[in-house]
Amino acid sequence: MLDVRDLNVTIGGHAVLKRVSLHVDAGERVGLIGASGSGKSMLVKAVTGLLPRTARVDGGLNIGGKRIDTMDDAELADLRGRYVGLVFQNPGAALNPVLTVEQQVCLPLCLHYDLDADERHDRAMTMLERVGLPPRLAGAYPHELSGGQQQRVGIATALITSPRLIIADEPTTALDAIVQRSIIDLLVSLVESAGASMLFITHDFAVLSRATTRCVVIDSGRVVETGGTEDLLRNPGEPATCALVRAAKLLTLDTGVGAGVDMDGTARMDTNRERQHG
Ligand SMILES: Nc1ncnc2c1ncn2[C@@H]1O[C@H](COP(=O)(O)OP(=O)(O)OP(=O)(O)O)[C@@H](O)[C@H]1O
Repeated sequence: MLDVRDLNVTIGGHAVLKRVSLHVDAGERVGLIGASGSGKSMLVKAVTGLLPRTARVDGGLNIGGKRIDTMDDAELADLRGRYVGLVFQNPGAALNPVLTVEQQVCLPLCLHYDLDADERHDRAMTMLERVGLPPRLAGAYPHELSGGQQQRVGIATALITSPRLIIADEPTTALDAIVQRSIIDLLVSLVESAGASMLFITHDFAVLSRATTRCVVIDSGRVVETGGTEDLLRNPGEPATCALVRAAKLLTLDTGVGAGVDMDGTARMDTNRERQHG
């Protein structure tokens, strides 16, 4: 579904991704976790063809068996519109302020499919129902919605074309804890019922454990650890993973979270887990 091999990205002489490899198989939900500035957004931009034109890129980048690095702008736009659904961090900024909810959700259909207005309307209303928005909000503008409702519109817009891969880039960071939970659960259930795959980007292990089964830890542009999400959460190995687990532990006050890491971020001994070091 998504295959990144030995990816190097350099911008203005600064290496922002260094030999990054990760894959997301069909039907899999994988997390990419790292602290601020570790390179998460750069990876999302690389796999969606949105890097600055000055970026130097080498390595393998495949989605659905197709190489991304050789695609022209039209092919990339088509890939993003049909095959990949993108959910962004700040729905208030990601939504177009002058489009109604229905117009917003219909946009990918207008751009990438030849459907008549009735069919687009029917699909949009079905999608709104699936993301838990009442039909009366179809004519509302983004500023008339709560943050959680705005992100539901973002998810509906990302999923309206039935993409095979969802890339969710910190989709709940701007939301409060209770809304975060319902948005994650909604995304997971929609991705599962569609049989799609998901790459979920976050800096928060507590969020990741709800959304994914496997994860990749990135630090200073390098993959430093990969493994089962619950496994890494309980028994982190690398210092960068320990720091992220410790942060989740401090925030959630959940005694089950981060049981394998002391409050100073030191990992406890664990020999039962396979780790891959990058
Ligand atoms: N346009 C750019 N030109 C050059 N360097 C950049 C550019 N955008 C980001 N960077 C650098 O690339 C590195 C990775 O940044 P990136 O935005 O991918 O981090 P991130 O993990 O997504 O952080 P955050 O969680 O804060 O969004 C950082 O060192 C950043 O300064």
